[in-house]
Amino acid sequence: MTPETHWIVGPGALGRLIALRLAGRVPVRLVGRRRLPGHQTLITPEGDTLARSLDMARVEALPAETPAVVHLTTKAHGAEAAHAALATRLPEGVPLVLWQNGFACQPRLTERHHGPVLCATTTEGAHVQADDRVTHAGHGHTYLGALDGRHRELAGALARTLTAAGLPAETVDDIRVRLWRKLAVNAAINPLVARYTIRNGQLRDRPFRPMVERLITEVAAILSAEDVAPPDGNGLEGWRQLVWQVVEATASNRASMLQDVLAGRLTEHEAILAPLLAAASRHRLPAPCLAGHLDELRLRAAALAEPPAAC
Ligand SMILES: NC(=O)C1=CN([C@@H]2O[C@H](COP(=O)(O)OP(=O)(O)OC[C@H]3O[C@@H](n4cnc5c(N)ncnc54)[C@H](OP(=O)(O)O)[C@@H]3O)[C@@H](O)[C@H]2O)C=CC1
Ligand SMILES: CC(C)(CO)C(=O)C(=O)O
Repeated sequence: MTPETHWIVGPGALGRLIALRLAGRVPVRLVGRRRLPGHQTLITPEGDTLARSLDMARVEALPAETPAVVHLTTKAHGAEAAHAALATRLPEGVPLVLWQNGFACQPRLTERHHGPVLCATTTEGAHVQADDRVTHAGHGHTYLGALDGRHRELAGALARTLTAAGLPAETVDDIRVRLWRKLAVNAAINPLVARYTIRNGQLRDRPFRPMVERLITEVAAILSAEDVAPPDGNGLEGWRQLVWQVVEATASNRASMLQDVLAGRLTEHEAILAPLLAAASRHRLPAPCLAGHLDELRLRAAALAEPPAAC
């Protein structure tokens, strides 16, 4: 039993990337809801192979060990259930790091968790190849901070650990703004590419370009009412600049929501679109395009949840 162990709960693409990068520098335990091979391999963006044996555990059979920190790396829609399954087993005060996209579980778990909560937003890219193999598709950068502005020392120590492990990270005082900015970009890109089964770069062309512009207009008005500014420029123009920069930089990507649709998985629409629509409703702002996408993705999610018809 070691007090420094990082538990990584949610052994998918991002979870295994973090686990494999951290392993060897700090003790790591990968926690999932099903059994995975302990011997795991990471293919790096440079094409190298990093193989490690990891300590594993299942959520329902956790070891008698107090982790130094718990990284929650499930999809956004799985985060609260995963946290609930762990919470009674964790002593008070264990730090929690939320790696989810969107802005849904972060405020709720910050309130609910009995210990410090940090949020992370990252541009690292990873995808699962097999139960024992994950690809680190592209290097990125991670921002860490607490929604309530506390726990700076903890965030600093964690950022140093991640950076030393090859995942460059820094602490920020405005993680809420950073999460909303990523959400804004995801809201303008992901529902469209998922609906039309296109790569990000195709959004630059007709008929998609005006659709993106309409989404950016809705998002910009909502975020201005929420006092969330784009990183450069002002208001609508700043948001347009940000979204089109990301489209350009990720032109050949299949966005995460499209990958989820193609794989028949639930998308993160509730974490990305629902917070925007809740804010639109608070500020009495129209958001018909965002609402249309959310309705459509909810219908798809409901169909996925239905048991297959008996034949
Ligand atoms: N992948 C990436 O490059 C990036 C991802 N993100 C964000 O990180 C989050 C995770 O994404 P990603 O890794 O791609 O997703 P994955 O679907 O690859 O991984 C999610 C993992 O969580 C596990 N899980 C689900 N519920 C539980 C539970 N109750 N207890 C334990 N484990 C559970 C799943 O296990 P099972 O196999 O049993 O379903 C799966 O292994 C998302 O919010 C995503 O938006 C952000 C930036 C980059
Ligand atoms: C920025 C974008 C849209 C890049 O593909 C992304 O974060 C995603 O795929 O979810």
